[in-house]
Amino acid sequence: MAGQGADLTVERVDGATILVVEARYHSHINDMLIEGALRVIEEAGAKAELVTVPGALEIPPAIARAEAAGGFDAYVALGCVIRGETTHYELVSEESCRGLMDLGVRGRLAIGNGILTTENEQQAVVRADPKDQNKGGGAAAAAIALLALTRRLSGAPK
Ligand SMILES: Nc1c(NC[C@H](O)[C@H](O)[C@H](O)CO)[nH]c(=O)[nH]c1=O
Ligand SMILES: CC(=O)[C@@H](O)COP(=O)(O)O
Repeated sequence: MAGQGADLTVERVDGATILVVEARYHSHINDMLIEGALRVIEEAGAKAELVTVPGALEIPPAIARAEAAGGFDAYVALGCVIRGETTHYELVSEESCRGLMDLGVRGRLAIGNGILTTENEQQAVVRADPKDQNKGGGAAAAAIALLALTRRLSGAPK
């Protein structure tokens, strides 16, 4: 179904630097997720940096390491997990999500989760396409919303 998804109206977060961590596992899907995310980050007045990891399981550890190395204002996780024949799908989708939630709640990082978990490639394309569900843009908008909230709560000028 087209037109579903997050509201992509974002507050401006001028001067922010946002790390986009993308897993190359399904590279053509990820190219679309990246396109959508970078556009939203630019529209919010922020700068993006991009790093690539092999698969969705490496995204939370990569964010943890980036934070330990000095940190970014917010993070966007982009990847795609497509169901195969074994239980691997459940492990990769649940553990990558759990890792991000851990970093977001316990680590208090502003993270947008754009890791697709789908039954097949067709579902992934519809969700990744910036002209369709644009989940990459949605994940960037979520990270920016959390960053804007952080700034507001800490009394920082907008
Ligand atoms: N099957 C998918 C994976 N699997 C790879 C893991 O994420 C990981 O890279 C590997 O287990 C080595 O630690 N990753 C995806 O992003 N998407 C998949 O569909
Ligand atoms: C994440 C996956 O499900 C996948 O690519 C692995 O497929 P399989 O379960 O057939 O090994």
